[in-house]
Amino acid sequence: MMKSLYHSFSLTSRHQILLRMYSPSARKIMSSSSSSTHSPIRKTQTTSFESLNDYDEQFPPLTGRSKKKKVSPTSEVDLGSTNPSSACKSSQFQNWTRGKDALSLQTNFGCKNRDQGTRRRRASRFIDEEVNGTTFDVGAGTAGSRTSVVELDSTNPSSPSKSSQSHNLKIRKVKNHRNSGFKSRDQSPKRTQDPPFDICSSVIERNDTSINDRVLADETNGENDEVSNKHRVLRPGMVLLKDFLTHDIQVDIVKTCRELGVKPAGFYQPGYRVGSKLHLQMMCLGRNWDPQTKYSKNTDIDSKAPDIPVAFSVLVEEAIRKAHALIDRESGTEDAERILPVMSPDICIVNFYSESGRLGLHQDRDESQESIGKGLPIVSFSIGDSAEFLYGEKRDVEEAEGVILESGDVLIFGGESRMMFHGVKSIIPNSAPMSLLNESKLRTGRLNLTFRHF
Ligand SMILES: O=C(O)CCC(=O)C(=O)O
Ligand SMILES: [Fe+2]
Repeated sequence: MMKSLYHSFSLTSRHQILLRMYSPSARKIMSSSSSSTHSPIRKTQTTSFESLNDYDEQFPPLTGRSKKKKVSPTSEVDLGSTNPSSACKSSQFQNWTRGKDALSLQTNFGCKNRDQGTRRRRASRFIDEEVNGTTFDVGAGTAGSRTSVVELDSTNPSSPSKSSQSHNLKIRKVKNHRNSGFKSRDQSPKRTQDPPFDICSSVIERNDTSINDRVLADETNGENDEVSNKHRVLRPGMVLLKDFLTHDIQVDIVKTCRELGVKPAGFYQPGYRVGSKLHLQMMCLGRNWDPQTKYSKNTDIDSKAPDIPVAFSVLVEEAIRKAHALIDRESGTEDAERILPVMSPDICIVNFYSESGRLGLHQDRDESQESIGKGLPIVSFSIGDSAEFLYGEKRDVEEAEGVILESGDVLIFGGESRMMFHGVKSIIPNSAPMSLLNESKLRTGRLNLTFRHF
């Protein structure tokens, strides 16, 4: 899907002060990041666990209310400026992270406190993330076993909470492991989570009407010919279709993703061999992708991703047609396909963000050169809680534009916007339509599907 910049993101001064306080080794990162420029594409660096990975978020977690940033359409959203004095209450954690190993420990494993949705958790997460700028939360997770790396991190809210005693034991284990200089040939971060993450909170029945029926019915009922005034061209090649996915279709998408997602090839928390994990759960359709191996691990029959459901592809093509109608209407020409090429998806990356989920600014640039060269669009469906989505020319949060993606929205970016930096700064709690949650049983959080053509 995407590679992005490793060292070229900018640390805020607050990040830098905290980094300096907590880890001598962090200074290396600070100096390299402050001297770097925002050139569009840089070589990836994966050898050092001190380096920052693709998708590491540049955003402080959402706790404070001091800084506002313009977002469109009209809503103003807190961009998560935080109060350091409200930071981590866990002395246990601080003891473990104040030492000189702090940064390496944190980048090597993460624990997440899964008492969802509480202010306390958000406050305690502040220092954790400020320390290394990547990912680290205190709390319990599922101890992974399929790979040789001891995995303590899980964004699986269903993971049971463990006592602080057991955190300590696990942390020691990882510390020893790291200090032993152990190196495994297979440190694939994939599938350390067993069983797969369930995006729904209880088992759901499928309706009589399948998503195929609904999509076809919508296609033939004529209402798709109109271009809603809510839809917007955000930049050349970038279109936001508000409310494009009806309630029923959203429910069906959730159910379909849930069914696929609890199977062995389903949702897991992706990450790097050495380093941080993404703050989301992910499943691939059509073709596998992960942040470490990109699209390269697709030969193994066991790891074959499920096919993209036909109804999903129909929706994508319909969304692009709608975007064309909007572009033509706004430009007064019939040039839309040149500005936003048509695309038939063969990959879908499904992300589930819990309330604390996020995704750093990145480019989607692991698809083929041909696909990227033609500007074949990324088509993104949002379902569940709203997201504060940032986008811009550079991997720079300060300069990025923001837009709120709500349940049912479809965002398309192709043509000259194809290589735009983008990311999810935060999930807006309790913003999902209640009817969707009731009917689909989707967990608190946001489901996102990004369709691409390899
Ligand atoms: O969740 C989103 O809106 C964006 C996801 C994304 O950028 C990706 O999966 O590459
Ligand atoms: Fe992306």
